[in-house]
Amino acid sequence: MNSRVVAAEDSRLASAMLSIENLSAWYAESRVLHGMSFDVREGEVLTLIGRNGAGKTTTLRSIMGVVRKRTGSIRLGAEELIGKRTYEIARKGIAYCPEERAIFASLSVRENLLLPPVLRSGGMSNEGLFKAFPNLQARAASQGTKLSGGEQQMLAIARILRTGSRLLLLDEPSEGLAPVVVKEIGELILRLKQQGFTIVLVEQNLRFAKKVADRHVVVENGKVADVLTAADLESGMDRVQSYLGV
Ligand SMILES: Nc1ncnc2c1ncn2[C@@H]1O[C@H](COP(=O)(O)OP(=O)(O)OP(=O)(O)O)[C@@H](O)[C@H]1O
Repeated sequence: MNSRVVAAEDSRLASAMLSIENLSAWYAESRVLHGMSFDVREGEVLTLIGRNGAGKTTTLRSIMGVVRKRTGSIRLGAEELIGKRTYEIARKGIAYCPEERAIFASLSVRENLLLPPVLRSGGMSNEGLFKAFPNLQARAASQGTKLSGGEQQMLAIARILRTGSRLLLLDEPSEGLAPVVVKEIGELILRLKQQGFTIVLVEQNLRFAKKVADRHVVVENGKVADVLTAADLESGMDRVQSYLGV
């Protein structure tokens, strides 16, 4: 390798917060990821886009150790996460917000917020959270199920900010929400980025993805088919839409 290539590779690794190499994952005997490789840079918003069933959710679940049967490498900084359990991975500062949002129906907004343990220093205080999410403060005593879809999504994101995690994995935060609420979620994601969070999000809504993300990883049949910067996406919508079959 010439020195320029080595330098480029070094700088790629230096800036990578999370490095995924040759990741494969299985549900029982069914192999769903087939050697995924990509990295996530500190402070960026990165989307995983692709058709239904491509393996986007499984990628987040594999990073988090929710899918246990996985091979390859997932490194957070220098530390290997393959083989670690979900609670160990959470303690390293990665938080996961699943697509179904997992709001506890019988608990109030305040109780839902207090549920996850504080795992590291630097998480938002309860007061800080209510300040950042005034809508949730207004609904603090409401039951989880009485919230609108948008409020539930806000609550699901707010809840993980208490933990002190700096890397947030968000599964389709815009799904099923009205355009005005999708806009609010987008603004929230950009605020979190400004605050220094690193965010990986699964997203089907390309318009939304385009507004919030620095880079896009296209997932196809459990592999990375392409990686596009925000500028590539701007100029190459046709290319991306052909991946998505839209
Ligand atoms: N718990 C499970 N057990 C077995 N197979 C699963 C399970 N969850 C997902 N799969 C399969 O794994 C493949 C990848 O699913 P995954 O949810 O990761 O896709 P996705 O890209 O997130 O798509 P979608 O947007 O439709 O959720 C699909 O073929 C799906 O049917």
